[in-house]
Order: sequence, then structure tokens, then C-alpha cells
Amino acid sequence: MSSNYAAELNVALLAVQRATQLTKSVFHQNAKGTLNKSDASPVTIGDFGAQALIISALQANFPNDEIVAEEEAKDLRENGKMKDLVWSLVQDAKLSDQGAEQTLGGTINGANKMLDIIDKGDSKGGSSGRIWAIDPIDGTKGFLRGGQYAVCLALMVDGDVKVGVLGCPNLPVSDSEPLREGIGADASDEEGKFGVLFSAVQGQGAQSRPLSKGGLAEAKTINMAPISNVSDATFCESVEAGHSSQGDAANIAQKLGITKPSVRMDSQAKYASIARGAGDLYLRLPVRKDYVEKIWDHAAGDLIVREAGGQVTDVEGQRLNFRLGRTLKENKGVIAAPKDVHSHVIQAVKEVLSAKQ
Ligand SMILES: Nc1ncnc2c1ncn2[C@@H]1O[C@H](COP(=O)(O)OS(=O)(=O)O)[C@@H](OP(=O)(O)O)[C@H]1O
Ligand SMILES: [Mg+2]
Ligand SMILES: [Mg+2]
Ligand SMILES: [Mg+2]
Repeated sequence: MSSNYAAELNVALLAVQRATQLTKSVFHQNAKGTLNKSDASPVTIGDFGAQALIISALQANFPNDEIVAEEEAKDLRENGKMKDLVWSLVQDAKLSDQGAEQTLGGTINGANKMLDIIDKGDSKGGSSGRIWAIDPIDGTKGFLRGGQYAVCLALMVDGDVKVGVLGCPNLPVSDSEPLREGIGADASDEEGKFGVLFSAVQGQGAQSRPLSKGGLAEAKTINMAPISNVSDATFCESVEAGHSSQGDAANIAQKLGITKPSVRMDSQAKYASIARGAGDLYLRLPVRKDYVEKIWDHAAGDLIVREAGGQVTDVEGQRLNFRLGRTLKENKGVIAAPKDVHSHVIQAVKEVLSAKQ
């Protein structure tokens, strides 16, 4: 049976759009209800709420699909006050378009049901069947800082990413705005200048549209910027030095003759930015040997960049392998670049990383 994934794309777009309503309301709130997880990374009421909303929409439409999501409800089960905060956010997050809300399956039936829904994202992942990957807020540290963040959703079928959606509330609507770290915690989005919904379906190209509070806005096709000389490239990297080696990135840039300063940006907004031609390369260079990347941090961005004319691999030039469970355990780092220059970039990456050993 062939599928163009139109229904999956529509549900994914609307689910992410609705979840960004919730994350934006937390973003404009002073208290973000932050907890530290066992790995010392932060999670907020926004992460929990967005995950609940997205899973409930997927369950309403595709009840047999599996789900790999970043968060679990344990901390909320132990903290009634936080549970109530998340529940009230989830009840308030509604798209103004009735048809869209209907598509998403209506409201969740109570706060305890919401916790069970959050815990439905515990699939082990793998290489067979339909599996969704959710990062309810990618770049939580950026989200807390007023930087970039992304609500991320991807559908994998038999280990291949078929549909990818990224909601980026703090990216400018215009593709030609200069790349920047964020909009600042107190910035207003009233004029509709910020907020973009990116998507791709395998074999169908990549698109973007402004985020809306109701139904889906009109989409346009996006492409990576044509680049003839890699020395003219702008590259994106993580803000957190603990997530990607900024020293290695500087050495790779030097080897490639790149003189423009890198743009540091949190989250999969990096993949989205290069896919729309705002920036050219995304370098994520391992800092620690023992860190394994998570599939929800890359699945949507990987497809969107490849469908916009790019190539995405690890630092050794291997494609990201989403078939191995919740992590990318056979890959180290990420190098995303326009197809024509990708092998040239990998060459420089290999030279710099092997010189370190
Ligand atoms: N040590 C280490 N190395 C690499 N990656 C790590 C590491 N620790 C955490 N993470 C994951 O990084 C995700 C955020 O990546 P970013 O590119 O947004 O990093 S940064 O915020 O710009 O620094 C972040 O995703 P979120 O938790 O969804 O924010 C983590 O999954
Ligand atoms: Mg996290
Ligand atoms: Mg993440
Ligand atoms: Mg996250």
C-alpha cells in the first residue's frame, strides 16, 4: 500500500501548532515551573503540557501507532501543584478553529488521564512499524533563556523518517531576517513577525508556513541556499558548549576558509534555519565520548533538511540511524550541509577530529 501521508502530516502540523500555543503561554509567564531531571537537564511545565497535547492528538487519530517521547509523568505524579499547573495549561490550549480542534480529538478527560497520556511516550522505538518521535520542547535551556526552541514531531515507518514537523515560535517569519539567537524573553509576537511551522514528507519536499492560532496558514516550499564556495558559508552550532564542541567547530571553519562568525542557536531551529536558506551548515560535534544522541532531537530536522536539498550525517559521514531504539547509538555528532558541499565538510571534520586523537 502506498501512502502520501497527507492525513499524518495534517494531524502533525495541527498538533504541533496547538502545542506551541501552550509553550508560548508559558514563555510569557515568569514562573516556568522548572525541575531538574536525573541527568541535571531542565524540564518545565511547558514540556509536560506540550507532550500531553501532542500524544492525545496522535492517539485520537492513530491509536495503534507507537510513541517515543522525551518526557515522563513521574515528577508530576509526585508533585500535585505542578500537575495542576500543567493541567490548567492543557485545558486552555485550544486552536481557535473548531474544525482543527475536532481533528485533534477534543479535550483530555481529566488531570490523571493527562498523566497516563504523557506516559504513553515510552515506546522502545526500533526498526519496524509506525513510531512517532516527540520532543515537546527541544532546547529547553534556550526556552528558559528567551532563545530559540522547537516543538518537534516525526513519524518513522520501519525505521525511516516519513513525516517531520518543527514548530519554532521564536524564529522570524521572514526567511531573509538575519539569524539570531532568540527574541528575548520580553519580546512581543503580536505583529505576527515570529513563529514558523516547518514540515516535510519523504519524497515531497519541505515547506514552511507562519504559525497560526487557528487553522493552518498557507505553506510555501523551502530550499537550502545554493552555495558554490563553502568558504562563504554561515554555520550554526549549539549555544551550550556542553552539547557541541565549539573549539572543534572553529577549527573546522578555519580549515574550510570560513570567516563569518558562527550563529549559536538552541534546538532543531538550526536544522530549520539552514533548510530555509538562513544559514548553510549545522555542525554538532561530540563533546563527550559517552553521550548518545536521542532520536527526538533529530528525526524531524533530518528529514526537513534532506527534503530541502541537504545531506545529514554524523561526523563520519554515516546517515543518522533511527532504527536502533530511542537513541542514535551508532552515530556520533551531526553534520548537515547542502548536498554539493557535504563531502567537503566531512573531509574537514575528519581531519580536525583525527588530529585530536
Ligand atoms: N552532552 C550533550 N551533548 C549533546 N546533546 C545534549 C547533551 N546533553 C543534552 N543534550 C541534548 O541537547 C538538546 C538541545 O540541543 P541544542 O542543540 O538545542 O543545544 S543547545 O541548547 O543549543 O546548546 C537537548 O534537548 P532538550 O532536552 O529537548 O532541550 C538534549 O537532548
Ligand atoms: Mg530535555
Ligand atoms: Mg531535545
Ligand atoms: Mg526536550
